[in-house]
Amino acid sequence: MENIFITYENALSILAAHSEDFPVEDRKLEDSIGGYLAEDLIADRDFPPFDRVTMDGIAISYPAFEKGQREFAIEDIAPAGTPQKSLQDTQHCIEVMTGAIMPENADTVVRYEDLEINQGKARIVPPTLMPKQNVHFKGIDRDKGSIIVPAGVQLSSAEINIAAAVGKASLKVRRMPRVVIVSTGDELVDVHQQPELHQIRRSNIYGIQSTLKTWGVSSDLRHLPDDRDEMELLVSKYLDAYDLLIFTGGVSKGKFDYLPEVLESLNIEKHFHKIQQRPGKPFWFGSNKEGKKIFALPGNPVSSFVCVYVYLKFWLNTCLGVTSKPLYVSLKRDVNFKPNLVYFLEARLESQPDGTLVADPVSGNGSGDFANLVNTDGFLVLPQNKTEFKTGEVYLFVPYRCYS
Ligand SMILES: Nc1nc2c(c(=O)[nH]1)N[C@H]1C(S)=C(S)[C@@H](COP(=O)(O)OP(=O)(O)OC[C@H]3O[C@@H](n4cnc5c(N)ncnc54)[C@H](O)[C@@H]3O)O[C@H]1N2
Ligand code: MOO
Ligand SMILES: [Mg+2]
Repeated sequence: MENIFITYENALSILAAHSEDFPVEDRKLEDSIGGYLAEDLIADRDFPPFDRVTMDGIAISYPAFEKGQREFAIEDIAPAGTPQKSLQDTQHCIEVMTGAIMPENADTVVRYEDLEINQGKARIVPPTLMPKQNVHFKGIDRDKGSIIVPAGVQLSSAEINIAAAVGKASLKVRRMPRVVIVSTGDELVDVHQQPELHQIRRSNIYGIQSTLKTWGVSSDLRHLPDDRDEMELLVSKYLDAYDLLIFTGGVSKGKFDYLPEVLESLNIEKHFHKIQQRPGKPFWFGSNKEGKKIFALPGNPVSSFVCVYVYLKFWLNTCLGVTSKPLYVSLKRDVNFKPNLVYFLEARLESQPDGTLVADPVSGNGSGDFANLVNTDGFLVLPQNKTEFKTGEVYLFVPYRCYS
């Protein structure tokens, strides 16, 4: 049957059913930030690999201090980067530098600030010391052989540090799909052009491209006119060159909204068209036998924005085996929404003194009002089959901005 509107939950399960494993490739460590790890990062040594001195000063044997000794003859010096020294006489000390291996027979480090050094002897000033102070003990953070970063994680600088520490000059990461983002519509001109009164600049695709970039996905930009034959010709070329095709516009009821029929004429199977939601209702999703995926998003800027954050992100996460951490917030004011649709409501986050995060709805002027996105931090997901949403009730929030 044509034009069955499916639910939000159904749309997600259809997308999950059409997820795929992205191939694995090697990437230089320096170029890996933002990539999705396809191997475990395993500690090749203990973390830290030896008892590491954490303050510049002297290393002593604590029992000597405990028995009342305060003055220690300096036997030797242990700079960082030299093999382990050994304290020959436990009544003596060795000068040690931060990053050096703790000398054998010593267990406690006293910093220079707590010493008076004269003629080869170090006098400890404070009356008490913590036994084993200022030592970062071998293996205390992680054991050799343990998984420090599991496969599937998106690499941030924290994971890059670990990779370098365990000697990975290159990393196995997921190769993201080759993506093209295509605007459609004869009213659109490019960013550098001066639009006539009846024209607008094709802004959507830049917003989508930049969003994907933050998710580690690069993409090319293209444009289709509202001409059925031309569309068919160009889309068939995109199908050869790309794995994931994202379109904006041309999927609704207009006389020139050719995209769904063009896609189907190119043997792309429609998995759904239209979701019981606002905005973003006319979203069309399909794939072909070669596994190419097509996200044909509604042209209204807020609609395409919502569909990218809600559905495209979900599909990518499913392909990558990533479970996103849901963010729940409470509603700052009452909202009424009569249509029996999921309502993605733009909202601004506010942190309350009691520690809760509240979302203040800023509805704007519908799905064409993308200026409103500038004043908001994300979307509330207000469920279907409910019309009154009360202050203090808690709902899922899809952020498109880091809240700070
Ligand atoms: N008779 C009906 N008309 C419409 C319906 C409907 O159910 N029945 N649905 C409305 C809804 S909801 C949406 S959303 C839009 C979606 O329409 P299309 O996907 O066909 O998109 P277009 O008609 O091509 O464009 C819509 C709107 O967005 C502007 N646009 C398009 N691309 C861009 C771009 N790259 N950058 C900026 N702005 C863009 C375009 O100029 C239009 O103003 O259909 C409703 N109509
Ligand atoms: O789905 Mo449309 O996005 O409501 O304007
Ligand atoms: Mg249209």
